[in-house]
Amino acid sequence: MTQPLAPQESAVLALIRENPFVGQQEIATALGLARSTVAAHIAQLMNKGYILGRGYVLSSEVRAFCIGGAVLDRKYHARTKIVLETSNPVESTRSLGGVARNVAENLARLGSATGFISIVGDDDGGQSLLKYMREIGIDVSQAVTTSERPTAEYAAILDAEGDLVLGIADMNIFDLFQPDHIERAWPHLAASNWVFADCNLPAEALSALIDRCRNASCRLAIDAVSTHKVMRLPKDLNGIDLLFMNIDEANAILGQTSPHTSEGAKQAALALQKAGAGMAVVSAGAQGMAVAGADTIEFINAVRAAPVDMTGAGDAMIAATLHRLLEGDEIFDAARTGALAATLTTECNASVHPDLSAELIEANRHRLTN
Ligand SMILES: Nc1ncnc2c1ncn2[C@@H]1O[C@H](COP(=O)(O)OP(=O)(O)O)[C@@H](O)[C@H]1O
Ligand SMILES: O=c1[nH]cc([C@@H]2O[C@H](COP(=O)(O)O)[C@@H](O)[C@H]2O)c(=O)[nH]1
Repeated sequence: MTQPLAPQESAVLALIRENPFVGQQEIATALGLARSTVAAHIAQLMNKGYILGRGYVLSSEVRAFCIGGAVLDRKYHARTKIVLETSNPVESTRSLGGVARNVAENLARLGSATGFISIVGDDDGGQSLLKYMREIGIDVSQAVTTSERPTAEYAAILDAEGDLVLGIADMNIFDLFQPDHIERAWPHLAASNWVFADCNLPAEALSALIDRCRNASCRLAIDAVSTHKVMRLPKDLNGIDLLFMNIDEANAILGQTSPHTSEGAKQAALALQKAGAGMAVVSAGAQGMAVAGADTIEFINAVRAAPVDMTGAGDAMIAATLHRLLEGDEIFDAARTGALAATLTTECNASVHPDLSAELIEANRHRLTN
């Protein structure tokens, strides 16, 4: 959804690029325009994401801005078959999570310049989460801290194969994320190439973001997060350039019962496009995912894995897909790399592979079969 520049806007932008400190009157004189006209063009350039704020500071280097969940994850890994309604021995681990946070960390590890916006509590967990993100080079300058609620928590009970048996989420803090927060961060979001949001955001914030991105040069990708949270998306999916969800989430929002097969995933992806999404990726666990591009649809097989923990596989798939799109791949090749990143993530205990890098992907590329 690129918003092209009018010729006068391009001329104003060229002068600002030459000299970021150029004044409005100087631009007006150079181009033979009224100062008020220049002011209007500058406002448009800000809206479209070409320049940031007052002082005409040019866009930062951030190419992907992730916005949504920042969560403290706890995982309880059962070593034997889980028996309900009694005590089960587990091994527990703590890590950082949240779909948007996981995607941001994966993007940064792959080498994309990344920004991250969320809301965290004014507590140790929230502070150390932001510190960690900062230390791996992510721009967290727009993140919000509140003393009203604690940082979000997610607990996952995994069976002996690493599959999720039960997840519980205290994410009430995200209700505080309002369209105002989007407005405040908007120049930063608009200046990036891709904005990625997850449905941890409240419905009003998601709608505000979708409306804003519809008329901006950045592209918008969204992940559903869960069958419950996907219902926060508007009925009209226009304005979403790339939508990620699994078959259950697609069935929930579409009111359909597509089967858990490659054909079911394809049906669902096409239906999401019919509802307005530009492109749609519908994943089907160990089978792979249907990728509906602008003109064609493909089913991309999952990459065979020796999984130990499935947490974060979908988030790695999204991040690697976006990373490759930023590098210029078309959607199908990008999604193939996404499938490989997902597999690598299932093979480690962490929600984000601690050694993920573009080199690790290349070293494993031979594992791709389609
Ligand atoms: N057991 C598995 N083996 C290999 N790849 C997997 C496996 N499970 C998931 N994946 C990969 O992760 C992607 C997302 O997984 P999925 O379980 O559908 O998403 P979510 O976790 O969002 O429900 C899949 O399309 C696939 O590429
Ligand atoms: O309502 C939510 N549940 C779970 C998550 C996050 O999703 C990640 C795991 O995702 P999955 O199991 O789908 O790969 C975890 O890091 C968890 O914090 C989230 O953001 N929102």
